[in-house]
Amino acid sequence: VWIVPPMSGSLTEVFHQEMLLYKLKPSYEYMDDPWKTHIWKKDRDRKVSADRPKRKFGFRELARAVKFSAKLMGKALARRVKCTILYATETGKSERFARSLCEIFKHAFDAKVLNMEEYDPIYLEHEQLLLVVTSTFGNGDPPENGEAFAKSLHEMKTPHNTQNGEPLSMSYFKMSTPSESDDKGDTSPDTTGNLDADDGPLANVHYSVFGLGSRAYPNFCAFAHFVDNMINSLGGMRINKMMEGDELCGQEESFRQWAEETFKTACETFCVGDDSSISEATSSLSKTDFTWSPGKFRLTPADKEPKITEALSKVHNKTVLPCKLIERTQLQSQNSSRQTILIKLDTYGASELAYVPGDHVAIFPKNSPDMVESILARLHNAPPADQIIKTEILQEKSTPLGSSKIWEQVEKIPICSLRTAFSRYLDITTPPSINMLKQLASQATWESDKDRLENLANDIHAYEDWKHERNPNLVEVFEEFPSLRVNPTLLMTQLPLLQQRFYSISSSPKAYPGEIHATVAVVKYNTMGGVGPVHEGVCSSWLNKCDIGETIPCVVRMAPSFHLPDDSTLPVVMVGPGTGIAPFRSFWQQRKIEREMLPPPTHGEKQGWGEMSLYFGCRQSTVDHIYESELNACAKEGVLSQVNVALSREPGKKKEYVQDLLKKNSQQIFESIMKKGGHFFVCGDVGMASDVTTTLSKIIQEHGKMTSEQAQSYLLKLRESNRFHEDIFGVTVKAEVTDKARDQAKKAWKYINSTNKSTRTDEVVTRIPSAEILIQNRKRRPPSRNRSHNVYSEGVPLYDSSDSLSPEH
Ligand SMILES: Cc1cc2nc3c(=O)[nH]c(=O)nc-3n(C[C@H](O)[C@H](O)[C@H](O)COP(=O)(O)O)c2cc1C
Repeated sequence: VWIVPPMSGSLTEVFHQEMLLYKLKPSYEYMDDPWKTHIWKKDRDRKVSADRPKRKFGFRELARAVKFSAKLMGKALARRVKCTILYATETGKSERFARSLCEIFKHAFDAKVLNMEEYDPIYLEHEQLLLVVTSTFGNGDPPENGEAFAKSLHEMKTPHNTQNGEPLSMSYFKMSTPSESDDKGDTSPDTTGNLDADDGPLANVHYSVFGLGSRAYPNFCAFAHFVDNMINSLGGMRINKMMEGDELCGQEESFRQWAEETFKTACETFCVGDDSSISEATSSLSKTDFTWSPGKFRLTPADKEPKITEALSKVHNKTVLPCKLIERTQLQSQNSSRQTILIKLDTYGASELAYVPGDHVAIFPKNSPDMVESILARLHNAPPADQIIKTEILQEKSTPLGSSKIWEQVEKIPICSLRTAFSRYLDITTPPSINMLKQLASQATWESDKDRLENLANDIHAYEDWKHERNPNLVEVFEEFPSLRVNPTLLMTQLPLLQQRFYSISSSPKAYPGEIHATVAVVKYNTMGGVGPVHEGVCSSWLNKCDIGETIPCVVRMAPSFHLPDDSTLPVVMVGPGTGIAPFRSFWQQRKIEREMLPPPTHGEKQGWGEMSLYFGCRQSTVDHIYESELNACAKEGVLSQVNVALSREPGKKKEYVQDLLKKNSQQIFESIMKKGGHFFVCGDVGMASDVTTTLSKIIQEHGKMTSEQAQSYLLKLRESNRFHEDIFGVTVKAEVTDKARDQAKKAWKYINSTNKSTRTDEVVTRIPSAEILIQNRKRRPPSRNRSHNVYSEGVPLYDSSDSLSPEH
């Protein structure tokens, strides 16, 4: 090639550069559009003369080609292996995980996600690939929407052992769940499956289970283990070992790991997908459809917003009804450093809010207005805070004729103002997730803020430590990173939903028709082991401050395993320190009104009302002995045969806890429960419940002349026959226990990571004891103020009321 200056070629110097053109073969070439050049079979034999004009393709031909390829695609998709993903959740995390899992599996399978409640177990036998993602609640129980599925599995396993429509004892979850993973320390994927797979109704089902839970609970991931064991014993073939995700440490990371492994093994098992599709699929874990990016979401003005209860019903997929706050009473003395309130709600006679003593009420709270204001102040390019808006997503819709982009409403957030969204629908108090931090990094204008946010988001250990130490809410994150100015659509679409808080109902429907009472401890604590900023419980502080007459959105949740026995001649022992007394108020009110209205019961040879004895615990008789006058009146009338109060900080008296009183009255308890076939109820935090169970086991050993193993199996039988009832609150144990549990969780998680990824860790890993052992082994420290607090978690401390339940009464 000669390069000649453009002007005066003869006067100026001439430059030239030789160039060579190589054409390397084989090579990829652009192809002519096939619909323009393709010759249909029938035309092939015809001689196409060179001078014949090129055939033009009209709409008919194009449509034919599109139809043909759509049919081919349809056939290919129909041949895909079906994959059913079932989830059960209480606060929504398992559902989120299940949906991300579906995004991965869609790359090679015909995957769909279903809530366990919507799934008909009749189809189980016909599943090819079944994946289960579930949390555990209560004390080793399934989430509410997993209960029916659990029963179906149990019935499949032991068809003759169901109790004619009677609720089955939930204890079988615990019994069938020897937390194997803790014992073996073996975390490698189990692809061996079930060796007895040939016999069993689920012999053709390949499956794997992921459990969400918290190591701070004795029955860690018990329900997930139950599902895993049940499917396995019904013949199911495990394609990957069940994995646990601990909310105290690395839950998301564990899920990612399990999801990747499970996808790989599933592809191998069914001979689908290749390496590139596997890596493409797993990378979709971090960018699901609803991940935020600028321009993907928008806020548009809207006319009318739905009522809060209607919107909440839609968002949470349950019927949320309005109640009215009619009364609030402070139950502790004015000198107390803590507050417990009794709230009375008017249900407007709604039949959906009918309940039985022992049931729970779920309250949908409102965030603190000050926090909402601070968040609104940090939004960038936001519409006015009170303007009604609709949140929309730009969705790519593919049709047989191609794809097009349209704006669709994001169903997660109802039409409302930004202020309402942050007050009523979005969770602004739970520490942001790793993904959220990544996205927030893009909104920081200072490099230093951006770098730190990215570092936190990329270093899982630094993130976990930061989250655990500060438990930061969104406002504190904004304070820590002052340059953050956030696009409102990022928060609207990425923040988790504000969840309901459950309280044990404290009234009898017979004594107070049309009313629901709840006993609520007002949660307030300092983060960072007592030296950080004050955090308040969302629901309890709202209930403590809102006006009388305010609408409180509610749902009643049945707790069939915590109901009084049908046979009222049987003795009942109730143990409930602090706000653990809540459900027992509904019991004594019910008994009082029944005694007034009904003749004394008879059951076989037994006659008369069974004894009801209460074990209550608090700090000081003059400070936090809640419901004292009501209890005294009931004792006087004979409604309660005994009221035993343990005082842990009474001046001039030895510390006493409910367990000590149980020991003192051990002979009597043995008579009531073992001899007379009575029922034992415990309500309170997990640490106390665990101590009480140990005490009861010792009483059985001592008075029943049994070995420790015999006493344990007797306790199991009590649970089985629905005579040992527990209503366990969210983790509220002292910081020391939570810290210990978390340290163990951290070790477990590091260990799992190290074995799976074959990386060396310098940390000496000890075998992980279960939380129960941790709790049993803990040494009581001298009481320290402000140290008890709710569990740190990405999830919510569901029971706001738990603060006062620490064993430090
Ligand atoms: C009241 C309450 C009880 C709980 N009980 C248990 C339990 O017994 N075992 C366990 O492993 N986790 C327990 N957890 C922890 C939850 O399983 C954990 O928060 C999980 O991440 C929630 O997932 P979800 O949003 O899908 O329901 C409990 C949490 C709360 C608030």
